[in-house]
Amino acid sequence: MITLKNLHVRLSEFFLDNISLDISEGEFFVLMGPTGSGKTVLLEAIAGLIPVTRGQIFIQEKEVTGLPPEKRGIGIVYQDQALFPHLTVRKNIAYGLRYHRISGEIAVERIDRLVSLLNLSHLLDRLPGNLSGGEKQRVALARALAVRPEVLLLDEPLSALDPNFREEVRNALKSLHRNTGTTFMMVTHDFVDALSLGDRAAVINNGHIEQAGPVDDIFQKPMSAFVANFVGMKNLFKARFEGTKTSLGDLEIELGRKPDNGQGHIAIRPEDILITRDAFSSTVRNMFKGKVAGVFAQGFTYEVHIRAGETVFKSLITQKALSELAIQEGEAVSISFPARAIHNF
Ligand SMILES: Nc1ncnc2c1ncn2[C@@H]1O[C@H](COP(=O)(O)OP(=O)(O)OP(=O)(O)O)[C@@H](O)[C@H]1O
Repeated sequence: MITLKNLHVRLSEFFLDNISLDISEGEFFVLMGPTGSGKTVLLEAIAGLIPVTRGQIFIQEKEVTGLPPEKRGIGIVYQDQALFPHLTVRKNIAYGLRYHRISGEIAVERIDRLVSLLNLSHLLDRLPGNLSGGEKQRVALARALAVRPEVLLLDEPLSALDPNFREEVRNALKSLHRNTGTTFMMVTHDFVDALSLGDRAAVINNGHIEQAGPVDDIFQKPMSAFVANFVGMKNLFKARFEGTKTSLGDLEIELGRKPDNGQGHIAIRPEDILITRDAFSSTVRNMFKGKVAGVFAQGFTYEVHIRAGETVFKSLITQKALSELAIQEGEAVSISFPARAIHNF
């Protein structure tokens, strides 16, 4: 549906480098990456708002690389809604239809369907100025979809919303995607958005794609240290593999499988590392004695650093677990993690 072949974009100092992607019809594709990595540039190159230096863009097997934005069959929604302030909600939604010469019954039917999908009927005669952030964003989605684009590009559509409205618009996106069959490509920083909405995703790093695949694979089977770190695997160590084992200093770690490569990295999510006061015997877990090196509050959870041998492990625990363990810096504890929580690449 969207095919990018060896796409290069140059913007003074910044390059998008050899981007190739295949996004299927009706897919919800998520684009992630650190700030400044090129997510918006890629979206705008697909939309035709930024020229490409090399490579090709296809939409529905038709090459659109040289076409102006309005001829590409693409809608785009940004984080800041940008509704027309002097037009009612109804007129905002209908805005693009006149340009596409769609009027009469067809126009009314289309608008009614979107209004009902997005639950906007009570807002139709209001002006954007007195709508909530979530309502404005739902109107922006209806406006973008009224012209029936083949592809809807979304640039962080939830990031400017306060948490109450995020859920509302996230649900609206889910229902729109399910009910319209439109292909969605969304930039987001938020892992909850990616995991709850995305079918597949790509992680972009400094203008190139580090990994693309099913969203669960990106989070569970990162293929590089960059992606592991990006998706929050805070325990990331260089490793040399010997059979099914690897060593971190004087700690011997059992992976439960034999890696294909002789050396690489291991990564463990902090939530997979269990802290206990005392060691217990377990045949299925790696268990090490260590000392608490620091306790850091992170909203409702705590990151606890434990030094075992020469290695500092990071574990994420709830406030309840922390108060039950009653641990403080310098105290002796044990940590453990199952072989299946260790990712190697
Ligand atoms: N018109 C432009 N001219 C020159 N450089 C630009 C232009 N637009 C963007 N850039 C640069 O391209 C790089 C990528 O920007 P982009 O907005 O795509 O990042 P992003 O991944 O979307 O980041 P964020 O998550 O912060 O929105 C940045 O270094 C930015 O400064």
